[in-house]
Amino acid sequence: MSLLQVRKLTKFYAAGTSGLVVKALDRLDLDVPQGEFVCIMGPSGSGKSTLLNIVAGLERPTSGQVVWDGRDVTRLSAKEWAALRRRDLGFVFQTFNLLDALTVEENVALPLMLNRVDVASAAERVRVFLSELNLLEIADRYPHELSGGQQQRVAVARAMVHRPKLVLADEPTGSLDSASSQSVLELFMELNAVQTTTILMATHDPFAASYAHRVVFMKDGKVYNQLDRAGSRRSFFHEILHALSVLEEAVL
Ligand SMILES: Nc1ncnc2c1ncn2[C@@H]1O[C@H](COP(=O)(O)OP(=O)(O)OP(=O)(O)O)[C@@H](O)[C@H]1O
Repeated sequence: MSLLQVRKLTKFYAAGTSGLVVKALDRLDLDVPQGEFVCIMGPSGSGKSTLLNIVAGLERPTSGQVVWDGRDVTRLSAKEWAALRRRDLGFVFQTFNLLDALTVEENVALPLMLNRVDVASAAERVRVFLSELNLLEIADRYPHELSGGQQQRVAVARAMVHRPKLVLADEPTGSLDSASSQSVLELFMELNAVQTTTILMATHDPFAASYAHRVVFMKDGKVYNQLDRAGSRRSFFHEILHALSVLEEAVL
């Protein structure tokens, strides 16, 4: 069974004071099996962030359904959503969103603290996790003492330390140079394989998308096309570039 089922998801926004309505999502269907690494691509304004925000319960759909692990979560209360997010979700954003006043170790421990893991067990888990991810040597540093790539690796560690069912990543490599992007994507790939954490990542970057198992292309709030990775990452990268050029022609 799919970990995530999105059914006929529609979202309208009122555009300013003009009375105009923007259709950000248009009866979108999407299934994500447990353990899959899925990437969402599409032109600016195609609805990628809106989809992620609704899946995370940060916004309410106008209509349609979001089913998590067999449970319809579309109409949960804010309190129920907060509990679900704390336990089952991890987030990675373009701007790393680490807390400046906390060290790397403390930042990564946060999800465990929020889930009321006792201090000694949390400290042990964080140390082991940071060591596995080769981040132990920066454990005592503060975010401002790290490069962008290091900060994002820490943000990925924080998103995954509590073994959430799903990690949502919105443009996670958008602020990084290519070497740092690669190390962050390799970390995603490793944790997806080792922890079998399901990942849903929105990006404009075909290189980032080539790390996924599947790329879903959106246009005008709908799924326009999909590609499954069958061969090497390099050949997948070229397939993605081709699909993007077709999508661009459809947009122009
Ligand atoms: N809070 C909002 N109020 C009004 N319109 C919004 C709001 N959020 C998004 N939209 C509109 O909904 C549409 C989809 O936006 P969304 O941010 O989901 O697209 P996106 O594919 O993530 O774009 P980008 O790649 O530029 O981040 C756009 O037309 C956007 O202007």
